[in-house]
Amino acid sequence: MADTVLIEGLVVETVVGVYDWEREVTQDLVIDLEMAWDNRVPGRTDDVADALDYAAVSARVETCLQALRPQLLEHGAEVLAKALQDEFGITWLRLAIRKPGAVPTAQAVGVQIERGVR
Ligand SMILES: Nc1nc2c(c(=O)[nH]1)N=C([C@H](O)[C@@H](O)CO)CN2
Repeated sequence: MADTVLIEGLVVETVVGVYDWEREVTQDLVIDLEMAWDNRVPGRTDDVADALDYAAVSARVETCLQALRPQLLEHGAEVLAKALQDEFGITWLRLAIRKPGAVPTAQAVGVQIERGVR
């Protein structure tokens, strides 16, 4: 199954980072998600109950990262991927978390993981 549902450029403001000063402020993270889903069913029924609801997933991404307040992007990615797979029944996903401004000479830095079987 090659179908996916996409979320690109989702901005989440949270406490994140390894340095002391970073625990005192919020910073923006930018999330990209590609999630396997059989879109033939909602394509036929036109019913959001059959779809992977990108609005619901986006809301969960925000609550997860705001509650977690990770030090490392790697930890944020791992915990978020597991929560989304468990709660939405997503068999495979590719998740990127970027931290714009963390390295001033780079547009963004970040991590990308893939979890599950397509
Ligand atoms: N691989 C990683 N390297 C670094 C991270 C990270 O989350 N993963 N974080 C930092 C600091 O928090 C940095 O972003 C502050 O500017 C450094 N390296």
